Amino acid sequence: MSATRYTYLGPAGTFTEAALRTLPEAGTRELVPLSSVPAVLDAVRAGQAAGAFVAVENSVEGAVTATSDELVNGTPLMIYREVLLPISFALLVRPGTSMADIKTVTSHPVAQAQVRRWLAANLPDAQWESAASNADGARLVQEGRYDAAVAGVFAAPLYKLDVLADEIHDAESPTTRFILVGRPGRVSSATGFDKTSMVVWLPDDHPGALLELLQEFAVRGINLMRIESRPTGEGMGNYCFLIDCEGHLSERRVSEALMGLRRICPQVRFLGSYPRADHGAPAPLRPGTSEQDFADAADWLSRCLDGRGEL
Ligand SMILES: O=C(O)C(=O)C[C@]1(C(=O)O)C=C[C@@H](O)C=C1
Repeated sequence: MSATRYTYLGPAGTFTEAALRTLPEAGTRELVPLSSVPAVLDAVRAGQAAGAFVAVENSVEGAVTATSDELVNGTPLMIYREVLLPISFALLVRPGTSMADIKTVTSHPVAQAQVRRWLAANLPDAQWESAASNADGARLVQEGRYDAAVAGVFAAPLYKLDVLADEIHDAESPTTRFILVGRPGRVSSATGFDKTSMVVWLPDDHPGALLELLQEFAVRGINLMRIESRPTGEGMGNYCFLIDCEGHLSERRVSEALMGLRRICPQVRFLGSYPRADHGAPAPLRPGTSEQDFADAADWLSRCLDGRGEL
């Protein structure tokens, strides 16, 4: 395994790459572009890379479901870091193309959702086609497969394209959240401003099942930051929940909430505690959080993981 290799959704010029390059260690890593989210994560599962960097949610379109499904299924992975990147889309074309020439537009589906109104107003007759990523769309325009790509301006010089229109996104300031994922290992140290992620499978279908699950957080005063349901694939109406809450595993209230969930849920997958990206300076640790708490929680977690990465 290469301890210095990070994989990401490529090719060169994706927003994922732009976000990855904001990590302090990016300059000393071998950054390897791959063609899909499963491929990016499988490289880590197979030990071919130390980290995989993928988009997880967008402020306009919501969850990047390819990533959600990878976190829920398959060999467990752990999140070590997150990055928030403001997204700005441009319309890229081969030199000489005008708006009137554009019959086909391509982009990643998450990008299309963020420029839908602009496309309807400015290119109402153009047909949209899905690309594996926005940079891949730019590459396909360079090859002549499509007339225009929706991508970041930084992709234009890489694929010898011109920027025909800039800042074409519909919402004021779309943002995408990215995560650095690795194989389960030592939990990132607490900074005092952290987030904990997990997947929980709902207890038996009965009135109040979801409420019981949420109470494990509420009674301990833990703020939830995100809850997303995904079908388990095992019959209609069967869902699991991807949950992000405030706090770090080393805080007793967080580790107790996880233990509480483990008591009532058939399956709990711990996805990591890591520093929140929506904040500059780390706040002091919450009162009552000590090195001993951290050691206790880490010890409990490693016993529960039991080599399987599941609680
Ligand atoms: O295609 C890209 O440029 C990507 O990095 C992928 C991705 C995504 O998967 O959400 C990243 C950010 C944008 O919001 C749109 C697409």
